[in-house]
Amino acid sequence: MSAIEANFDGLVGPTHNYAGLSYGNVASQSNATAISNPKQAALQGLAKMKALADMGMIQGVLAPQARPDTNILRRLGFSGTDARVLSDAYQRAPYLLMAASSASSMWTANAATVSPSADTQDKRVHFTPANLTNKFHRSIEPQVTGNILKAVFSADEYFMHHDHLPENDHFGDEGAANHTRFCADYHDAGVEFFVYGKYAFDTSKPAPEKYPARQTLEASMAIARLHGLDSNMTVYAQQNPALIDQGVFHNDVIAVGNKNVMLCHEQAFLSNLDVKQQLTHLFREGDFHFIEVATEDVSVENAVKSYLFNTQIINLPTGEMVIIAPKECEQNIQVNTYLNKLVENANPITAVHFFDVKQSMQNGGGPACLRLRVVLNESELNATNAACLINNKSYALLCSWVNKHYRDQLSDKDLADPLLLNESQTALDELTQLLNLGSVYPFQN
Ligand SMILES: NCCC[C@H](NC(=O)CCC(=O)O)C(=O)O
Repeated sequence: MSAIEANFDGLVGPTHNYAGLSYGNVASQSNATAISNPKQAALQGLAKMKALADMGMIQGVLAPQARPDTNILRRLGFSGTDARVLSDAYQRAPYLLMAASSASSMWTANAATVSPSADTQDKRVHFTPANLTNKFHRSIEPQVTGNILKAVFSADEYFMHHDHLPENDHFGDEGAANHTRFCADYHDAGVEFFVYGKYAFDTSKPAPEKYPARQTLEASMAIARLHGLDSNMTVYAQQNPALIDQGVFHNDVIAVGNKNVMLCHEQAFLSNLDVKQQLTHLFREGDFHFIEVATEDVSVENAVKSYLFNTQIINLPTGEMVIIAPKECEQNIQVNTYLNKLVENANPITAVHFFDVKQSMQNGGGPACLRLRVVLNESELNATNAACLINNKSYALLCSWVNKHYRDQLSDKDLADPLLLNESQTALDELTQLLNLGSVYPFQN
């Protein structure tokens, strides 16, 4: 049965803001005091989704989390009415209110790790929500992420949902941002490639010194076990710890893959050579393209600034392989020069399309962060919640929903406004109807 790769993008939530919450993520830290525009952010995301749907791709949308999360603030000792909880938190621990208000679930590359049915023992598509333990504001996502994924992929016959891994740094898991699947064709059994930042149980191994490694080898291995992957078709690689210390907080900031193509920086892994050998070995002779970008062509700093590797490499229905890149890549002279050369060279990539996702970029999330890849065969696609797929109609509905409910400006003090909480809950309640999700948020119970 043929299969396609669908992209499920995160819809930016109504509280999108810049709070500098992600230590080790350069953009997040440098925009900590900027004023955000949630409406523009959501519309930018939707425009990218629509453009991919118009290219003939299967494009889905995942609902955001409900924020501010007053339940987590209550667990941390704030009490009284919701309005009181918000104002007390703002007065006494503004950093907690900011964490409880983040719209970070927009980056669905961190929502889960997904293994297609062609790779798993029981021939179902497996999902494990990422526990995101390394950042407090993200560690409060996995439960609702699981609810949403179950509401989109509900048929037990085709889909298997696991609980997120134990909530501990030893099993720090950031989902698909550190996971890539290579294959000849999407319906073929593929090679699942897991990238980790450190060993949790063996501290004698190399690890970053300045910034945290957000993914452990032990977490990646647990997911491979849960998903029933073939160990001969599973490859683990350590990220270059020196690059984590330069702001490469996930593998998808320094490497991107699709089908038989890996595009990565020459410093991406602890041993690029080892990764190249392992991957090429699993493909027919000459069939794998391991494209390394030299430091003299693109510095690590420019890669992090432009998000060259946080691009999506996709296969259009015509068979053409193209890159979806943020506008920042076009504006960066070194990177734009490299991309022009890349599409001329002998490799499967033929074109680059640039998109404006600046609202997300300013928090360190590029096109690839915004999407979760789900390979689906025809039966699995038919069993997927159709209301969550983007077409002319759903796009128009979602745009008017955003225009109706979202603010066009948000700063930290606005997060304490009880009206924002009401607006957000009203909007999300309506969204669950538009997307046919049922009740997925705690406030709906
Ligand atoms: N895959 C991209 C993830 C970006 C995300 N940024 C943030 O959460 C920044 C939020 C803030 O600083 O307001 C992160 O670092 O996990």
